[in-house]
Amino acid sequence: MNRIDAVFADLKAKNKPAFIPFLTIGDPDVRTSVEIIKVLEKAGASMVELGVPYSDPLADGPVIQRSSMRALKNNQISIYDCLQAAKQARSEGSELPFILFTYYNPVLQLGLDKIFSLLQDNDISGLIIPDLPMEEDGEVRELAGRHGIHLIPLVAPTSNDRIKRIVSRAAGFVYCVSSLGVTGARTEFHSGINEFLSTVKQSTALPIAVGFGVSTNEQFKRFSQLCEGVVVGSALVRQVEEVLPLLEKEETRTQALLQIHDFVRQLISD
Ligand SMILES: O=P(O)(O)OC[C@@H](O)[C@@H](O)c1c[nH]c2ccccc12
Repeated sequence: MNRIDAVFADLKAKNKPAFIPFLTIGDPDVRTSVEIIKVLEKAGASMVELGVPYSDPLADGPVIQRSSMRALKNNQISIYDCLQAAKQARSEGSELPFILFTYYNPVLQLGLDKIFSLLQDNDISGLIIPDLPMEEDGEVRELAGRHGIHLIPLVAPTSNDRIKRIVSRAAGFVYCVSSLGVTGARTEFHSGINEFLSTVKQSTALPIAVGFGVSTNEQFKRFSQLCEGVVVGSALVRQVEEVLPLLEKEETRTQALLQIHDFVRQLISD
Protein backbone atom coordinates (compact mmCIF):
# COMPACT_ATOMS: atom_id res chain seq x y z
CA MET A 1 0.00 0.00 0.00
CA ASN A 2 1.24 3.52 -0.81
CA ARG A 3 2.35 5.30 2.40
CA ILE A 4 -0.09 8.16 1.70
CA ASP A 5 -3.05 5.76 1.62
CA ALA A 6 -1.89 4.08 4.83
CA VAL A 7 -1.61 7.41 6.66
CA PHE A 8 -5.06 8.61 5.58
CA ALA A 9 -6.59 5.23 6.53
CA ASP A 10 -4.94 5.40 9.97
CA LEU A 11 -6.08 9.01 10.53
CA LYS A 12 -9.63 8.16 9.42
CA ALA A 13 -9.75 5.39 12.03
CA LYS A 14 -8.65 7.96 14.64
CA ASN A 15 -10.96 10.65 13.21
CA LYS A 16 -7.99 13.00 12.96
CA PRO A 17 -7.00 15.38 10.13
CA ALA A 18 -3.73 15.08 8.23
CA PHE A 19 -1.30 17.95 8.74
CA ILE A 20 0.67 18.35 5.51
CA PRO A 21 3.49 20.92 5.73
CA PHE A 22 5.28 22.26 2.66
CA LEU A 23 9.00 22.96 3.06
CA THR A 24 11.41 24.51 0.56
CA ILE A 25 14.31 22.06 0.48
CA GLY A 26 17.75 23.66 0.73
CA ASP A 27 16.57 26.77 2.60
CA PRO A 28 19.04 27.46 4.11
CA ASP A 29 20.68 24.10 3.22
CA VAL A 30 19.83 20.42 2.77
CA ARG A 31 21.26 19.41 6.18
CA THR A 32 18.90 21.86 7.91
CA SER A 33 15.95 20.76 5.78
CA VAL A 34 16.51 17.19 7.00
CA GLU A 35 16.53 18.38 10.60
CA ILE A 36 13.35 20.40 10.01
CA ILE A 37 11.65 17.34 8.47
CA LYS A 38 12.44 15.41 11.67
CA VAL A 39 11.10 18.29 13.79
CA LEU A 40 7.92 18.36 11.68
CA GLU A 41 7.45 14.63 12.21
CA LYS A 42 7.91 14.98 15.99
CA ALA A 43 5.51 17.93 16.05
CA GLY A 44 2.77 15.93 14.31
CA ALA A 45 3.17 16.14 10.52
CA SER A 46 1.32 13.34 8.69
CA MET A 47 3.31 13.70 5.44
CA VAL A 48 5.60 16.38 3.97
CA GLU A 49 5.58 18.26 0.66
CA LEU A 50 9.27 18.51 -0.35
CA GLY A 51 9.41 21.79 -2.27
CA VAL A 52 11.89 21.88 -5.15
CA PRO A 53 13.11 25.50 -5.32
CA TYR A 54 12.44 27.07 -8.70
CA SER A 55 13.60 30.33 -10.25
CA ASP A 56 10.16 31.25 -11.62
CA PRO A 57 7.61 30.13 -9.00
CA LEU A 58 4.57 31.74 -10.64
CA ALA A 59 2.02 30.41 -8.14
CA ASP A 60 4.01 31.44 -5.09
CA GLY A 61 3.75 34.50 -2.93
CA PRO A 62 6.71 36.47 -1.54
CA VAL A 63 7.55 34.15 1.39
CA ILE A 64 8.07 31.04 -0.74
CA GLN A 65 9.64 33.10 -3.54
CA ARG A 66 12.27 34.39 -1.10
CA SER A 67 12.77 30.89 0.27
CA SER A 68 13.32 29.47 -3.23
CA MET A 69 15.79 32.23 -4.07
CA ARG A 70 17.78 31.56 -0.88
CA ALA A 71 17.90 27.84 -1.61
CA LEU A 72 19.00 28.42 -5.21
CA LYS A 73 21.54 31.11 -4.28
CA ASN A 74 23.07 29.09 -1.44
CA ASN A 75 23.15 25.67 -2.99
CA GLN A 76 21.73 25.43 -6.54
CA ILE A 77 19.22 22.87 -5.17
CA SER A 78 17.94 20.33 -7.70
CA ILE A 79 15.40 17.53 -7.61
CA TYR A 80 18.34 15.24 -6.75
CA ASP A 81 19.04 17.27 -3.60
CA CYS A 82 15.40 17.02 -2.55
CA LEU A 83 15.49 13.26 -3.00
CA GLN A 84 18.75 13.21 -1.03
CA ALA A 85 17.00 15.03 1.81
CA ALA A 86 14.21 12.45 1.77
CA LYS A 87 16.71 9.59 1.74
CA GLN A 88 18.65 11.09 4.64
CA ALA A 89 15.47 11.70 6.68
CA ARG A 90 14.44 8.10 5.95
CA SER A 91 17.84 6.79 7.01
CA GLU A 92 17.45 8.69 10.26
CA GLY A 93 14.19 6.90 10.97
CA SER A 94 11.51 9.07 9.39
CA GLU A 95 8.35 7.13 8.56
CA LEU A 96 6.61 10.06 6.88
CA PRO A 97 5.25 9.79 3.34
CA PHE A 98 7.07 12.31 1.12
CA ILE A 99 5.42 14.21 -1.70
CA LEU A 100 7.76 15.83 -4.21
CA PHE A 101 6.41 19.28 -4.97
CA THR A 102 7.87 20.74 -8.16
CA TYR A 103 7.00 22.96 -11.08
CA TYR A 104 6.91 21.15 -14.43
CA ASN A 105 10.08 22.61 -15.93
CA PRO A 106 12.56 20.86 -13.57
CA VAL A 107 10.69 17.59 -14.26
CA LEU A 108 11.03 18.05 -18.03
CA GLN A 109 14.71 18.95 -17.68
CA LEU A 110 15.35 15.73 -15.78
CA GLY A 111 13.21 13.67 -18.15
CA LEU A 112 9.93 11.92 -17.36
CA ASP A 113 11.25 8.37 -17.50
CA LYS A 114 14.24 9.27 -15.28
CA ILE A 115 12.26 11.08 -12.61
CA PHE A 116 9.82 8.28 -11.88
CA SER A 117 12.52 5.69 -11.33
CA LEU A 118 14.27 8.19 -9.03
CA LEU A 119 11.06 8.80 -7.07
CA GLN A 120 10.47 5.08 -6.71
CA ASP A 121 14.10 4.40 -5.69
CA ASN A 122 13.88 7.12 -3.05
CA ASP A 123 10.57 5.92 -1.58
CA ILE A 124 8.67 9.06 -2.59
CA SER A 125 4.93 8.40 -2.33
CA GLY A 126 3.41 11.36 -4.16
CA LEU A 127 4.05 14.06 -6.73
CA ILE A 128 2.41 17.49 -7.12
CA ILE A 129 3.11 19.59 -10.22
CA PRO A 130 1.03 22.77 -9.85
CA ASP A 131 1.54 23.98 -13.43
CA LEU A 132 0.76 20.67 -15.17
CA PRO A 133 -2.73 21.08 -16.62
CA MET A 134 -5.04 18.07 -16.70
CA GLU A 135 -5.11 18.26 -20.52
CA GLU A 136 -1.36 17.54 -20.64
CA ASP A 137 -0.97 15.12 -17.75
CA GLY A 138 -1.61 11.83 -19.60
CA GLU A 139 1.97 10.61 -19.88
CA VAL A 140 2.89 11.79 -16.37
CA ARG A 141 -0.17 10.09 -14.91
CA GLU A 142 0.54 6.85 -16.71
CA LEU A 143 4.18 6.77 -15.55
CA ALA A 144 3.19 7.69 -12.00
CA GLY A 145 0.68 4.87 -11.86
CA ARG A 146 3.22 2.41 -13.24
CA HIS A 147 5.72 3.37 -10.50
CA GLY A 148 3.22 3.40 -7.64
CA ILE A 149 3.56 7.17 -7.19
CA HIS A 150 0.36 9.16 -6.50
CA LEU A 151 0.00 12.12 -8.86
CA ILE A 152 -2.00 14.52 -6.70
CA PRO A 153 -4.07 17.08 -8.63
CA LEU A 154 -5.00 20.58 -7.59
CA VAL A 155 -8.53 21.89 -7.91
CA ALA A 156 -9.43 25.55 -7.49
CA PRO A 157 -12.69 27.31 -6.59
CA THR A 158 -12.90 28.29 -10.26
CA SER A 159 -12.45 24.71 -11.53
CA ASN A 160 -16.27 24.29 -11.62
CA ASP A 161 -17.21 21.72 -14.30
CA ARG A 162 -13.60 20.56 -14.53
CA ILE A 163 -13.70 19.28 -10.93
CA LYS A 164 -15.28 15.94 -11.86
CA ARG A 165 -12.73 15.29 -14.62
CA ILE A 166 -9.78 16.32 -12.46
CA VAL A 167 -10.77 14.20 -9.45
CA SER A 168 -11.69 11.19 -11.64
CA ARG A 169 -7.95 10.87 -12.49
CA ALA A 170 -6.66 11.68 -8.99
CA ALA A 171 -4.62 9.38 -6.77
CA GLY A 172 -3.71 9.74 -3.10
CA PHE A 173 -5.80 12.77 -2.33
CA VAL A 174 -7.23 15.85 -4.02
CA TYR A 175 -5.54 19.17 -3.21
CA CYS A 176 -8.18 21.89 -2.95
CA VAL A 177 -6.75 25.38 -3.36
CA SER A 178 -8.63 27.59 -0.92
CA SER A 179 -8.33 30.86 -2.78
CA LEU A 180 -7.41 32.40 -6.09
CA GLY A 181 -4.01 34.03 -6.49
CA VAL A 182 -0.71 32.89 -5.04
CA THR A 183 0.41 31.05 -1.91
CA GLY A 184 0.67 33.07 1.31
CA ALA A 185 -0.93 33.42 4.71
CA ARG A 186 -4.44 34.92 4.53
CA THR A 187 -7.09 36.20 6.91
CA GLU A 188 -9.92 35.31 4.55
CA PHE A 189 -10.58 32.75 1.85
CA HIS A 190 -12.60 32.46 -1.33
CA SER A 191 -16.21 33.44 -0.52
CA GLY A 192 -17.69 30.13 -1.69
CA ILE A 193 -15.06 27.92 -0.12
CA ASN A 194 -17.37 25.77 1.99
CA GLU A 195 -19.55 24.96 -1.03
CA PHE A 196 -16.43 24.38 -3.14
CA LEU A 197 -14.99 21.90 -0.63
CA SER A 198 -18.27 20.04 -0.33
CA THR A 199 -18.56 19.84 -4.13
CA VAL A 200 -15.10 18.29 -4.33
CA LYS A 201 -15.90 15.97 -1.44
CA GLN A 202 -19.01 14.72 -3.20
CA SER A 203 -17.06 14.18 -6.43
CA THR A 204 -14.51 11.71 -5.04
CA ALA A 205 -14.05 8.85 -2.59
CA LEU A 206 -10.45 10.02 -2.08
CA PRO A 207 -9.44 12.17 0.90
CA ILE A 208 -9.38 15.90 0.16
CA ALA A 209 -6.90 18.39 1.60
CA VAL A 210 -7.11 22.16 1.53
CA GLY A 211 -4.17 24.54 1.16
CA PHE A 212 -3.34 28.20 0.50
CA GLY A 213 -3.34 30.72 3.25
CA VAL A 214 -3.66 28.59 6.39
CA SER A 215 -1.56 30.12 9.15
CA THR A 216 -3.54 29.93 12.43
CA ASN A 217 -4.87 27.23 14.72
CA GLU A 218 -8.40 28.55 14.23
CA GLN A 219 -8.10 28.16 10.43
CA PHE A 220 -6.54 24.70 10.82
CA LYS A 221 -9.43 23.55 13.02
CA ARG A 222 -12.04 25.12 10.73
CA PHE A 223 -10.72 23.30 7.66
CA SER A 224 -10.17 20.05 9.57
CA GLN A 225 -13.96 19.90 9.90
CA LEU A 226 -14.40 20.08 6.12
CA CYS A 227 -11.44 18.05 4.81
CA GLU A 228 -9.26 15.06 5.63
CA GLY A 229 -6.11 17.15 5.48
CA VAL A 230 -4.74 20.68 5.71
CA VAL A 231 -1.65 21.91 3.87
CA VAL A 232 0.49 24.70 5.36
CA GLY A 233 3.46 26.17 3.52
CA SER A 234 4.10 29.90 3.73
CA ALA A 235 3.39 30.23 7.46
CA LEU A 236 5.93 27.46 8.15
CA VAL A 237 8.47 28.77 5.63
CA ARG A 238 8.11 32.18 7.29
CA GLN A 239 9.08 30.56 10.62
CA VAL A 240 12.19 29.10 8.98
CA GLU A 241 13.01 32.55 7.59
CA GLU A 242 12.62 34.10 11.04
CA VAL A 243 15.04 31.67 12.70
CA LEU A 244 17.69 31.74 9.94
CA PRO A 245 20.09 33.81 12.11
CA LEU A 246 19.76 31.21 14.90
CA LEU A 247 20.28 28.35 12.43
CA GLU A 248 23.56 29.88 11.28
CA LYS A 249 25.23 29.35 14.67
CA GLU A 250 25.72 25.83 16.08
CA GLU A 251 25.02 27.04 19.62
CA THR A 252 21.55 28.35 18.71
CA ARG A 253 20.40 25.70 16.20
CA THR A 254 18.53 23.70 18.84
CA GLN A 255 16.65 26.82 19.93
CA ALA A 256 15.74 27.54 16.27
CA LEU A 257 14.43 24.03 15.69
CA LEU A 258 12.46 24.18 18.94
CA GLN A 259 10.85 27.43 17.78
CA ILE A 260 9.70 25.69 14.57
CA HIS A 261 8.45 22.71 16.58
CA ASP A 262 6.44 24.93 18.95
CA PHE A 263 4.97 26.91 16.04
CA VAL A 264 3.65 23.67 14.54
CA ARG A 265 2.32 22.39 17.88
CA GLN A 266 0.24 25.53 18.40
CA LEU A 267 -0.87 25.55 14.76
CA ILE A 268 -2.37 22.04 14.84
CA SER A 269 -3.42 21.64 18.48
CA ASP A 270 -6.99 20.34 19.01
O1 LIG B 1 1.88 28.65 1.29
P1 LIG B 1 0.44 28.36 1.66
O2 LIG B 1 -0.45 29.60 1.45
O3 LIG B 1 0.32 27.75 3.05
O4 LIG B 1 -0.10 27.28 0.63
C1 LIG B 1 0.46 25.92 0.61
C2 LIG B 1 1.53 25.94 -0.40
O5 LIG B 1 2.65 26.60 0.18
C3 LIG B 1 2.10 24.68 -1.01
O6 LIG B 1 1.20 23.63 -1.10
C4 LIG B 1 2.59 25.21 -2.31
C5 LIG B 1 3.85 25.77 -2.48
N1 LIG B 1 3.95 26.27 -3.75
C6 LIG B 1 2.74 26.08 -4.41
C7 LIG B 1 2.32 26.45 -5.68
C8 LIG B 1 1.02 26.13 -6.08
C9 LIG B 1 0.14 25.43 -5.22
C10 LIG B 1 0.55 25.05 -3.91
C11 LIG B 1 1.84 25.41 -3.52
